[in-house]
Amino acid sequence: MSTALQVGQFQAPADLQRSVAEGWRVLDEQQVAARISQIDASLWKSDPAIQEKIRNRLGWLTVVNTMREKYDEIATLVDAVRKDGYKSAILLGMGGSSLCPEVLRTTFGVVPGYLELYVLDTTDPDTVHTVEQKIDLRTSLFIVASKSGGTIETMSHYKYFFDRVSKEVGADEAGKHFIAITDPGTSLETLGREQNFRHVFLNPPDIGGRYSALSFFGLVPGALIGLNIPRLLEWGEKAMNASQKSSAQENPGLWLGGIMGALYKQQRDKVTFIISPELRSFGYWVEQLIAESTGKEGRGLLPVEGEQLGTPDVYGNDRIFAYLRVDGGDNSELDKGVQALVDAGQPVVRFEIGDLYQIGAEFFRWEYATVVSGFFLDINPLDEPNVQESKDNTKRILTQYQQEHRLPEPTPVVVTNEPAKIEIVGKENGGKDLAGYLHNFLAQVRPGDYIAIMAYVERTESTEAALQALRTHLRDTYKVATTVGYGPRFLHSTGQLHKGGANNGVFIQITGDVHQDASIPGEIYSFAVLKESQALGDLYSLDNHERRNIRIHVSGDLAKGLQVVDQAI
Ligand SMILES: O=P(O)(O)OC[C@H]1O[C@H](O)[C@H](O)[C@@H](O)[C@@H]1O
Repeated sequence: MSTALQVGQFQAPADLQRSVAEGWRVLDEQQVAARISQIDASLWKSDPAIQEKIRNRLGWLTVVNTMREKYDEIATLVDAVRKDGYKSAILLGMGGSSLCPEVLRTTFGVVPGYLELYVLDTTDPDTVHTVEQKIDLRTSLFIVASKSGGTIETMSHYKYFFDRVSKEVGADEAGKHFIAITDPGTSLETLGREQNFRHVFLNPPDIGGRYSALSFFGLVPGALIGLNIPRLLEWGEKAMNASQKSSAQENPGLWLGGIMGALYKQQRDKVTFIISPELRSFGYWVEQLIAESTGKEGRGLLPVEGEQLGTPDVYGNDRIFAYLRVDGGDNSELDKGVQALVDAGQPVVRFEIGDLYQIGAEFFRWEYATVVSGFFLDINPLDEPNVQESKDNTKRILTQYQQEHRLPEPTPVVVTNEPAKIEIVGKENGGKDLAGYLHNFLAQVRPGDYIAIMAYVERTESTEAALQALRTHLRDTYKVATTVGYGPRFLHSTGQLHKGGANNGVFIQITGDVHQDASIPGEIYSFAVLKESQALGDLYSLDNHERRNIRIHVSGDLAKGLQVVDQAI
């Protein structure tokens, strides 16, 4: 545990090595590390009003220290709920308020005697029911996690489960089953006090969601599943200490940010993650971090996570690869694949992870590298200016629904009934059947583009397998990067880049049937209506930004329908 956090290993052809060396030189010359430590917002923007906002978003640089002091507050809660016989924790939150907890749960599992953790970050009603079926409300603790305190998905989940718990244990007792994590002064803080929540954690307000892993947002759920929080923070501290060094060769985040930024300038704007299975879900979190931080002003780095490693011929010249290699596991296939990429002249950064708790340092490393890359991209990596657009569209659709009691129904351009009912919504392109239409739509894909699959469906094993097969097929056919996001979760992640980044995305929205809807107490709309409003709202946003997009609606068996789509390509 005493060793310092290392920079990684960078392998690339000589010309790219030279670009990166020049990037590191600029970082040195501009004293970027020292200026980050001094919270010098002029690194990113010259407008004083924007600088003020940036200064109020860098609290994560020292949050490790703050959290060490607050550790008792977390430990007290965990002891109390264990003593009271609680068995499950259900995290209600989106984006930066949910992804780190999900990564921690997936990576570490649950220590015996601690609480099982479920992360609910979708408005898909079938998923809400699935989670509800897995838990016993009487021994469940709900974590309402929202920095702003007003996120529609999170508050809808809260309304749903507060009602359920009240019916189960009585309205007076319900508050004991809830805690909140939020900023001071939000409506959620007020609600938590009014409803007698068991506890309200007030997070330092100068930390944005995607930079909040090492704050209450990540640590409270982590502690509930039994993680050794001091050990996680110790790793975070190593990365924080290393970030004080001025030279890229000694400062792991600066080193990495220099590579990402310099290679962006060489048209390598897609950071493709290759991760050992033990740490595989880290991609969920880092995807939001990179996409929301850099995807704006017509620029951006596309994080590509969860894409199957391919042979060199399926990749273009638009990527860099990041290999997170966990020592001790079987990495032989990944090692071989990565070596083939290096041999083919692809740039690869590689990190050795000897201890899974090093994830505490990885959160910091990637946060730091992301803001450094923002310096090269000349953007503000601490805001998310285009996320609001889809939210506004959703709101408009919901208002219309409240007045007319029905949702807009886009007219399909293609309908197929055999062997599955599939409808496509999009612009006429001359294609008359599924295969013809998809062929013409995908004929627009150019080198350097990416294809984003955005699925507003329940995430099940069979759906996941079908989406992955579709994605791999698309990548191998069109030789472009692919992403898969579940809606509305990705709206709080890659959604920013889709609309704010370069116009190099080709978007495929997938929708399916809802099996069992769920009402939201106090609202006229249900979860199914909310989800559909979000899906439509996002399509309108993509249209407004003139992004190439279609919707594919599959009726009936989703996995089977996706196979039919796959075969049509
Ligand atoms: O934590 P909350 O305020 O509920 O926000 C949750 C998420 O919502 C927004 O969409 C932002 O774009 C994300 O960065 C944020 O993490």
